[in-house]
Amino acid sequence: MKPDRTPMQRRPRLPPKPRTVERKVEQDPVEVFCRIRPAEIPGQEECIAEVDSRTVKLTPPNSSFAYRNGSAKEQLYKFERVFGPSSSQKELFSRVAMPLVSDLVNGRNGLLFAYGVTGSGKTYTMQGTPQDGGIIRRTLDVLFNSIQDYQASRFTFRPDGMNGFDAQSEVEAQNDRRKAAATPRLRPMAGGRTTRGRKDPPGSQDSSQRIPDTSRINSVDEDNVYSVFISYIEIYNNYLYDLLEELPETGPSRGLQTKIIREDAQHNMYVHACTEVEVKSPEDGLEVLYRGLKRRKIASTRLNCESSRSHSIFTIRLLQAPLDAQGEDVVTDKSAIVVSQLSLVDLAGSERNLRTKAAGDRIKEAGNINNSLMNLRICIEILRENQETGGNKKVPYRDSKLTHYFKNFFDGDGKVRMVVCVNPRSDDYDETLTVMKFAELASEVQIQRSQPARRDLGLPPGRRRANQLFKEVRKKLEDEVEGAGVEALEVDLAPIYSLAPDWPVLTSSTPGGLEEVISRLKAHLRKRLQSRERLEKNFWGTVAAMRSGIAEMEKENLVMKKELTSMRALYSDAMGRVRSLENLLHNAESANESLQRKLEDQAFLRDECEAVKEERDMAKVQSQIEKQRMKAKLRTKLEQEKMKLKSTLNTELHHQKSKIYQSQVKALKQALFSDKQTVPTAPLQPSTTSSSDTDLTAIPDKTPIKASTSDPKLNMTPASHRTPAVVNLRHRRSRSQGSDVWIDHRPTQGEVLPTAGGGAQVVLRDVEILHQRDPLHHQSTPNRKRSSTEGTPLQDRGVWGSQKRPRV
Ligand SMILES: Nc1ncnc2c1ncn2[C@@H]1O[C@H](COP(=O)(O)OP(=O)(O)OP(=O)(O)O)[C@@H](O)[C@H]1O
Repeated sequence: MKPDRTPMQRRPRLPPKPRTVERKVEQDPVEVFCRIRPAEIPGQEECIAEVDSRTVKLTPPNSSFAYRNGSAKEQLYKFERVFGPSSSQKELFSRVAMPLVSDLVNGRNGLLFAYGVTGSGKTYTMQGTPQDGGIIRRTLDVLFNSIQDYQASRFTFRPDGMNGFDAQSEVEAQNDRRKAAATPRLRPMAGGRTTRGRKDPPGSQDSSQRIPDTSRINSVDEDNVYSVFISYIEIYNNYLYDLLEELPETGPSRGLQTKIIREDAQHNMYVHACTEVEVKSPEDGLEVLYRGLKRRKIASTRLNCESSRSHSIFTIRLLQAPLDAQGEDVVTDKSAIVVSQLSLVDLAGSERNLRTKAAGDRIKEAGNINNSLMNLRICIEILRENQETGGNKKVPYRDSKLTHYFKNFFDGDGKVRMVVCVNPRSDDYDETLTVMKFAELASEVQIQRSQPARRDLGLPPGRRRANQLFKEVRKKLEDEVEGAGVEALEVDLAPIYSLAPDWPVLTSSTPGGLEEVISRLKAHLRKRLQSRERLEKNFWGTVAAMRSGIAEMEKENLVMKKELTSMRALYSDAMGRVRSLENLLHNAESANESLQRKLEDQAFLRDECEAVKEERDMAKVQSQIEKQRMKAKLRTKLEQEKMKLKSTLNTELHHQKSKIYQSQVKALKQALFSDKQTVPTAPLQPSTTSSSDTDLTAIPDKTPIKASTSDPKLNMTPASHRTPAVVNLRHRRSRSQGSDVWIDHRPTQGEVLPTAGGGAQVVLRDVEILHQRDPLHHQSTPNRKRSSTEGTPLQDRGVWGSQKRPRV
């Protein structure tokens, strides 16, 4: 059976490429503002004065270092704007931060630092009080005032964990909301590290005293939806902490974990795994701020009872995505989302340990604070130098967390502003001078500004409003006309034409009389005529555009038709090829199948052969074992037979010998008793000795044989009393046992016998020669030497053999 084939997919027509707005590179200087805080003690000696709205004058006091080393002179410093001691929070916000909020709403990034000596009013400027909010509070107010009516529902946007966001449909967002409501809340307020003894930030308990900022940004795109996400980070001793990190409700608190900076796909720096809280109102935002503030590291120093010991970064990220063509749902295409951010940074104050009388942790903190501020200064300096000289010196952003995190801003990804806070008291002069120099330096740095990359999706403007109007009308119809069948009505976003407002109601009693009526009617009519002309023009313009559009479409249609015909031809061609390929495939598959079968058969045969071979090998081994066993058995049997034969022979030999011995003894006795003078010529006795391998037993008769009673040398002892002579070629003589008679040995070769092992055995005969003296003739010469020819051999004494065996 042929496999099912997926029908050829029709290529959908590609949507027209989105027209992206050209990115225009602009340059902005780092805008530096100065804020002089009011004197702490009225009438105190001051070293700084506001000359005009852009200039301050620094006068070295007598106590200053510069005064003492003779370099003291009055100096003027220029700023974008100087805010004197009497300037309000609102004033500062409107001039400094409002443009950044506007940029934020328009999709641009912004960074605002508060920089200055400890106790100079940075935190005050950034946060302010509930009654007189600082930059953060007012930013939240203005932002929500501006986007309030266009907010996306919660969970429409979700952080993707890599510094980006995903947009989801209303149904998905609803599901997430339900899940979030069912999830038990973690411990957001408690912080393991710094909350002990920390009092609640002002306004966190009682929001009734809060005076919100009522300003708003008017350039909000009504056809977008917006969402606000907040993160709050602290850089303490050059470590990053997430002040909004949620800690487990139960169990021991492990405190805040240090975070790391990462780079996203667009090379933007971000804090990895940092909490971003979605907020829907300024109150939500403030709650998040308070939550972070409770964890922020502060301490009481000699110069500030609530001195910030860390740099804090409050970041607002605004997400905007367009509504679809119906003005109803958000476009969930990730690339249509525009993310802009505004980071509000309250830097820790630079300070000298000598003045603050710091000790222990405070010294370490101060060291880290000063180091990171110094690195910020170095980076700014190198940036300026590069810009001035056109050089490319490496900017050491990575040397501190602060500059590393804001690298993108300095590299040209948003506007950078700085508020330099100064305390006019003369004690601060030396440090204020350093701050002023840094401010001057920073204001000379130019930062490239990029435009937000918005995608033009070609959607009609005003669709949200139209959708709202449509819904209102439909509701009205539903309420007023029964059975109007409005459910099926769909919003039509075609433009609504109108000649002018309704005719004015004019009567003859109108003040001014008939002339006035006529002139007003004329004016209205003129307006209508103008409108008509405009509409007509518009209409004909539209008609012309439509016609040219239709003509274009016709052309396109023709081209498409041609393309379709050629595509059809290509398609049928391709189908033909597909069919032939299918045939080939089918053939190949059947060939493959038969080969497979053959292969299986062969494999089966091979297995069988292997089994047979195995059996044979087994049998062979078995027979070999059997053979060896038989061999061993036969050898044993042979040995047994040999032994048996030997013992039989021995017995027989013994029997024969005793017989001979008996008869000889008998004959000898007879001879002795019959004739005492007769010397026996026959051998006196049979040899009772034997070679060691014949193992002949001794003759049991132990009666000594006496050749002559008078000559003891003639006395003969039975062979059994002698040790069997060893056939040893080295010993040619041996002494006869029990007598003083020497016997000579002469080995001679005997027979060659076949051995049981298949070899041959040479039998050597040992001839013993006994020399005797005639006792009658030799009595006078007892010491005469024996000659080799004397005497006769008594008998063969034994055999010595060698055996050759073939190797197995
Ligand atoms: N412009 C101002 N108007 C009124 N009070 C101010 C102003 N600036 C600062 N203060 C007050 O001065 C005190 C110290 O200010 P603040 O804590 O803001 O200083 P800081 O620069 O943040 O110090 P540190 O660097 O040590 O944190 C606070 O009590 C604050 O209310």
